[in-house]
This record gives sequence, structure tokens and C-alpha cells, in this order.
Amino acid sequence: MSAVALVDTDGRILLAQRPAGKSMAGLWEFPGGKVEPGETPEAALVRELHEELGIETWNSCLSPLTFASHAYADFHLLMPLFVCRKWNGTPVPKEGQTLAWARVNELRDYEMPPADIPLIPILRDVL
Ligand SMILES: Nc1nc2c([nH]c(=O)n2[C@@H]2O[C@H](COP(=O)(O)OP(=O)(O)OP(=O)(O)O)[C@@H](O)[C@H]2O)c(=O)[nH]1
Repeated sequence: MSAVALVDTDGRILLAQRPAGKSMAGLWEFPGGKVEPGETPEAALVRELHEELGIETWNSCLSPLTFASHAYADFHLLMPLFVCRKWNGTPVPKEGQTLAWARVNELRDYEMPPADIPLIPILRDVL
């Protein structure tokens, strides 16, 4: 797993709402996904941002910020969180998600997976 906070020039963060039918449907999360065998976390994000949102970014634009470590009932999630402020294109939902740009002080209004809750104050400190 690898995830990213896309931050726009107004300091807003992109959230994606998980579509119905998936686990944790309806929760808002950071874009990202599985790292394939042989892939780096950065390369996985460059690929996922293109597949999920139709935008182009680069390894050099992904800054490591922190990570989530959370024991779900059936697996342990260890998820790096990068920050990205530079990309080409406008994010569009390519996989049935709903997108929202949220200010860091508004993140608590979006229900997020439990693993993401500790990430919010860390983002607040850097934005
Ligand atoms: N992308 C993303 N996944 C997160 C976040 N927080 C969090 O707990 N997760 C969890 O990390 C797990 C792996 O996500 P994933 O995107 O690779 O997998 P998925 O459930 O969508 O499955 P699929 O893409 O194979 O259908 C999921 O259980 C997902 O809910 C987050 O902020 N972003």
C-alpha cells in the first residue's frame, strides 16, 4: 500500500470516497493503492494517480511525510503517506469514486478509515 495527499495551491487536500461494494465503502481516503511486486511505493503512486485520477506526476514530486500503522481485523496496514504538490492535469474520478478537496481543518468532517485518523494532525502541522 502507498497513499498520497495531493495538495493544491490553496492548501486543500484531495480525498476520494470509496465506492459502494468495496470494503469500507463510503469512507473518504487518500488516493493510492497496492504496490505491485518489483514496484517502488513512489512508482505505484505515479501509476495509481494516472489510473484513478487521470493525472501525471513524477517520483521527484512525491515527498515522504509519515506512515499509517493500523491493525485491521484481518490484516495489518502499513501505509506510507507522501505529499504531492505538483502534477499535470485535473483529477477526475476514473474508477467510480467521488472526489472532494478539503482544507486540513475540514478533514474531520469526512469519515475516514481508522488507519487515517492519526495522519490528520501530522498533515495539519505541515500544511
Ligand atoms: N488508498 C487508500 N487505502 C487506504 C487508506 N486508508 C486505509 O485504511 N486504506 C486501506 O488500505 C487497504 C488497501 O487498499 P487498496 O486500495 O490497495 O485495496 P482495495 O480494498 O481498494 O482493493 P482493490 O483495489 O484490490 O479492489 C484497503 O483496505 C483500504 O481501505 C487510504 O487513505 N488510502
